[in-house]
Amino acid sequence: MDCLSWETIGRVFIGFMVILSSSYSYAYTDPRDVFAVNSLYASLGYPSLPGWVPNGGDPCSESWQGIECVNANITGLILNGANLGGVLGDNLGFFSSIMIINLSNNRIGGSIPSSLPLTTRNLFLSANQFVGNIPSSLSSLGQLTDVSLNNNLLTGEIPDAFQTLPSLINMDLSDNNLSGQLPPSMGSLTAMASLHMQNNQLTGVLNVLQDLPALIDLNIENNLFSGPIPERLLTIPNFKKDGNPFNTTVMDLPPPPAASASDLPPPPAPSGAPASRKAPPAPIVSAKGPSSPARSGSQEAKGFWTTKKVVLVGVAVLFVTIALGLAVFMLCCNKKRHKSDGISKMPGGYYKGIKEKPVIRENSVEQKNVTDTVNKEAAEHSKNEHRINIRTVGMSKQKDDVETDSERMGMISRNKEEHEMDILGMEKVSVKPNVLTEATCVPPVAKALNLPPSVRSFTIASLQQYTNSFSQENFIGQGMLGSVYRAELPDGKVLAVKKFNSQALIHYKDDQFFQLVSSVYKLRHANVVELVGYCAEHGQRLLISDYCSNGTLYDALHSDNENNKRLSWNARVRISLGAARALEYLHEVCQPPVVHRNFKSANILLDDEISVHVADCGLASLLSSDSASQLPEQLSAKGYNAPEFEWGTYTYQSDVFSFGVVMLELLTGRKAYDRLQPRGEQFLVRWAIPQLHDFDALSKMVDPSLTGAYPAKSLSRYADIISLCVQAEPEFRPPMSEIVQNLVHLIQRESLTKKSYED
Ligand SMILES: Nc1ncnc2c1ncn2[C@@H]1O[C@H](COP(=O)(O)OP(=O)(O)OP(=O)(O)O)[C@@H](O)[C@H]1O
Repeated sequence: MDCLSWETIGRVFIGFMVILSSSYSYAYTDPRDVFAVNSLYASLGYPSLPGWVPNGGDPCSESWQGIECVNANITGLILNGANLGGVLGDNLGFFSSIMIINLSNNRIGGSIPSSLPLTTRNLFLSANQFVGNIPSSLSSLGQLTDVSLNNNLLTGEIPDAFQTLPSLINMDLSDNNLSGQLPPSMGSLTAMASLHMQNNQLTGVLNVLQDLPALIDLNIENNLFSGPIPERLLTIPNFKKDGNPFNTTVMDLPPPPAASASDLPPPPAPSGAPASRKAPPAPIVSAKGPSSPARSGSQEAKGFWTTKKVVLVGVAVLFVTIALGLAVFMLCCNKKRHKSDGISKMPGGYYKGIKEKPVIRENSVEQKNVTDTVNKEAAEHSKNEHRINIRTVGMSKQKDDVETDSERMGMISRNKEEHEMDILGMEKVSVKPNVLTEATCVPPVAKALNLPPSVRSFTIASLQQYTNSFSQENFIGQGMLGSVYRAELPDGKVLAVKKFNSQALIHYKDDQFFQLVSSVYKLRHANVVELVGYCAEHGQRLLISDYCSNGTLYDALHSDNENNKRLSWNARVRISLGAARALEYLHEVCQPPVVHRNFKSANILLDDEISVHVADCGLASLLSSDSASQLPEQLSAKGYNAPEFEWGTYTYQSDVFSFGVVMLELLTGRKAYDRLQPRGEQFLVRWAIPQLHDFDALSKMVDPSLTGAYPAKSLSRYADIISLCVQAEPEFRPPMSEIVQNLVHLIQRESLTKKSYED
């Protein structure tokens, strides 16, 4: 038995003795927790914390500052920004039930202990003075969803500890001195949505990240990663990669038409400079060598200048691209005005060649990232602390310095692009709107960002005309992100225009907005609302979609008009199937998969034939807690959220839960949350679940407006599907493809053709 084991046994023994002795004190708080918190207090050097005592005590009944309890167990330790020093000590592992540890923004030093509580879900240790390695014992925290270790002094390699962390959604390791390659087990982080590793010394390639299905926010800036960049990573909506010596790109621009590297003077090479899009041919190119970007020969000096040339050529390519794009755009607009067919052809190979995104500019402002989003409506005791913690990301001086450099680079191109947008915007205002219905003339910035050629760019002027100046008569509804208007084009086509409110996209720069447009535009399915185009002009952002003439399922079920009566049992089952197919497409067909995050009856639109079109697909990243707060109930997702949402977790299975709630709405005709109902019945799912398996109770739950016109077997099978979807444990909920199959079988098996159940 090695000495580590003896040490462990010793600690367990001491803990056991302490637990035994404290069990005689009749304290309410679990003795293991008292022991752990006493030990921590000693390790931190007995700082002044209201309520805390050095020995014993009863943290749960005495309300120690920063201690959260459920009954007799400590579930949270929230002491961020409390000016704590000292170290964490070795007894954190004695906490029996703790879920949230938030000690960010302190001065705690020493190493991160290897003994961490196995029940931890949120571990926030950012902005401290931790040294040494990230402990590999992280692997034992099987319930971990969020971890932030950024802004510390951590060194060594990231441990290969992620195989056993399937629930990990957000991880921030930025602003440390981590080195080495990414460990293979990172490839198992299937729930990972946001990963920040910027400002470290990490090396190697990014291949382990390429198959993470949920990843929508990746920052690896200012490391030593080398190329090629896996193609899949380039589709991540928020991918920041500047300041790495990527020596190869997967997708290249056509060779620059002018200016060879040797003709140009060596440019300054700021740290964090944007990654070059294509290196000019070098005499000897190492295809794989991670630390030899475009290096020729063995002469260091020559390699140095060559690197500078690569950067310079990259910048030159960017400007040439913008200039060419501008020229093409002008040509395009000119043709549009003068040719009767109104459609001008883009020079064939030019845009086709641009597959890689151009330089993504640094955004030093904290983004509306998924971490904010997934923590929406998190348990009240952790909500604010969590957000505060996330807002500390990247606040170190060092990072600011780096960003200032790259920002300077970025601002040059940004100002130029904005200027162009302004000019183009002014010019486009004068274009007659009916031309826009026939032709697409995408601004160069959007084009360079690889927007599909068929996506339409609308001007504010044209949209004003189509919506009668966004008049009240054309106003359809208000959502969390903005207002929706009906727009009628000169050819009679009707579209829906979503005008984002100023806060919804406040952190989105143009390129990020275009990236969003591009990813939403690619969602094409019979049951998904199709994006037609966008407008990004004069600081306004709008999305233009197909119009669904029959309102929302929410209105059909819950408004007082006649629609409710129109929804027969058959129609309800068909609507369920259409909505299920939409989610099946998003979850299981789209690559990368798309989580809806806001699935509810108000986002299920119906057309003339009562076919389903699910709205707001691909907009999950915009749903911040800020924009979602203080909304009337019918606008928020209250009543639809899965239990895990309380802990800041949101996955595909959470969409499945929300889908089950919508099915319940269809079955009962009740709202997902209705404060006018008696207590105990306000949350539909809580009220309904216990009754789903009792046929008598089930029959009483059915929407009275159906007046009994439903087949009993169909009802009971429908209830069985609901039961599967609304299970508390996310992993027990079936995938959407299984639900689709179940609904198809239900329709096939039951005599749905019976006249009495038809609409
Ligand atoms: N494509 C569309 N066709 C017809 N009506 C639409 C369309 N898109 C939205 N609407 C209407 O506009 C309203 C507002 O839509 P919006 O998506 O902004 O908010 P919401 O779905 O009600 O709430 P949330 O912001 O939570 O998604 C909807 O309730 C719906 O009535």
